[in-house]
Amino acid sequence: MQELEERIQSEGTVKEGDVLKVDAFLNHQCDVRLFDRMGAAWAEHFAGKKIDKILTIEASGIGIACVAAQHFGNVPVVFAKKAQSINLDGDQYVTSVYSFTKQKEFPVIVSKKYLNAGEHVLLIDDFLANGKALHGLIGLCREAGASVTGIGIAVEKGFQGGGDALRAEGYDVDSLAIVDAMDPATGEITFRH
Ligand SMILES: O=P(O)(O)OC[C@H]1O[C@H](OP(=O)(O)OP(=O)(O)O)[C@H](O)[C@@H]1O
Ligand SMILES: O=c1[nH]c(=O)c2nc[nH]c2[nH]1
Repeated sequence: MQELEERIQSEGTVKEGDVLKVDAFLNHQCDVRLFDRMGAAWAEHFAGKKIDKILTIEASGIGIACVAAQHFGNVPVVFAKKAQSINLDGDQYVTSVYSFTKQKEFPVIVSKKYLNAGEHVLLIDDFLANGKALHGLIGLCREAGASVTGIGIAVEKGFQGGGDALRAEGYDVDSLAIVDAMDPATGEITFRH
């Protein structure tokens, strides 16, 4: 998606530790009109596919998934929670995911009420790096007996391999921008086309 690549080039910064900082528009301050056009791009890619529900993960996927849902007939958006809460009751699907930016393991929890056998699920997230978050969500879907129709990602860091591993497993991963290389010394960012 050319617009997303341009925003990354103009407003993104490259940090040590393979971190791309795009919090001016994607995952701290949110450009809702950009999110809307990202949703339209995923809707075009997944056109004709049955999608009952969108599943994402706290925190940064939530806003993007909610805006994107408007392009998928306003299907419900469920987000996996990364902490137990007194507001989480009943049976839960639980796994554990290592958070890339927080550098620690979190429980990842979805109430059994909101993920059901036979549902066709679209996974959406802001970033795909090593694939830990997505493998967690895929595991929850598998446990529930739901099927993963596809995966929509805003920014994939291709050089970290998580996206290509998922494609090799047969998942339809639609990343709107794939960064193939980035250099913290020069700030140079190279996209895959
Ligand atoms: O492919 P991976 O290696 O799993 O990296 C991608 C994940 O990392 C970020 O989550 P993180 O917990 O770092 O931050 P967040 O709470 O802002 O979503 C991002 O939102 C993805 O969920
Ligand atoms: O803001 C972010 N920048 C990143 O490089 C990244 N990788 C995973 N999750 C991420 N979030």
